[in-house]
Amino acid sequence: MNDFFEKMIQQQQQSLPFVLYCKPNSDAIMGMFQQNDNLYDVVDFTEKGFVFSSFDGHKNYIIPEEYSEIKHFVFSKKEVSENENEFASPNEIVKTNFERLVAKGIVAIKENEFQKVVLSRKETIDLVDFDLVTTFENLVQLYPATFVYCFFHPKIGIWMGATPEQLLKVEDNIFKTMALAGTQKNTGYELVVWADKEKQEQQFVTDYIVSELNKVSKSILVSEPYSIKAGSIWHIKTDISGQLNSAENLKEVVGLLHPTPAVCGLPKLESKQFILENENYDRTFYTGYLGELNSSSTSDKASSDLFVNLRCMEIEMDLDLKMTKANLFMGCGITKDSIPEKEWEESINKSMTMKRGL
Ligand SMILES: C=C(O[C@H]1C=CC=C(C(=O)O)[C@@H]1O)C(=O)O
Repeated sequence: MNDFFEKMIQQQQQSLPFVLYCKPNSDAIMGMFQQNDNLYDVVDFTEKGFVFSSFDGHKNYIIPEEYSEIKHFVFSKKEVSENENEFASPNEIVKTNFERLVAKGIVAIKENEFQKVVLSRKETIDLVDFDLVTTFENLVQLYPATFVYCFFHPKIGIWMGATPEQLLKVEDNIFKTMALAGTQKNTGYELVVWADKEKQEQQFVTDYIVSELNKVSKSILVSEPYSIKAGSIWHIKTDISGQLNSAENLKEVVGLLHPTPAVCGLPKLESKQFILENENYDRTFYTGYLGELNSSSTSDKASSDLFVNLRCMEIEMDLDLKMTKANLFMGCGITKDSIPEKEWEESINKSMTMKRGL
């Protein structure tokens, strides 16, 4: 094993926080190794480091640059064998419960409580011969177009994932973001046809992001929606970029965007309330955001590069510190035209992103 991964294991054995990450289409893995075990809060978004924030917005932590050793490692592409372990399928009760939740969401939409809501579930699987480094490397190799990460803090736990969704990238006052929603399974054809339900689900996200960013931007450019592959599923994506009125209002800009209707719903407050009252579990960091905040580790200029925490899992340790379980998180955008059983299938397809890497 190389020094870089040795350092990661050492850090975890000493209960010291770290994060490893690889940006989309990059061949470099960045590592930040915190030198103490403090849990630092993000207060005003002028901090520098790697943020890890929860869906509900109450937990905003950072691995600060100033207390971390920063290393990077350039890797080469290699074939990885996808996991062939059959994980036990979720039972009928889990399926029925999720479909009931979706049906309840559809009723609320039809009663005009909101227009869209993203409903999710957590699936716990047993891990056999789990190895953190191998799983991280698998995710990096399998999903080169995503943001792949492995985060550890002794006061939070271990999280890892491969997310296709950028929340916000800002350098000076130039920003880039995306509206990503709508899902279908990859069947091997490059010509992807979208139904109105998915087009509308994604258009809600574009419209919301553009209207929020209009409040703080001088100019905004919006691409046509197009299909994009993330692992074995397709999404609809719109690129959104422009110039902010001022570069200093990062806290405000993130606050306007998070959580977008790609992970929460529309309107934001009503759909969020429905999620908190009905999902029956705490999302914690799933559908939160993570990434570089005012970082100067990859260029001379400080820039922020934040992603939405999707296609992710939390690794649980037993009393002997053996990693024995993984909690996988999957959500689906619900509109008036959703069909509960199809949303269930979609959640199964999304869970494969993590299962393949294990
Ligand atoms: C909420 C998730 O995905 C979002 C991003 C892309 C497509 C989505 C969808 O089709 O529902 C979701 O909005 C998830 O993967 O857990």
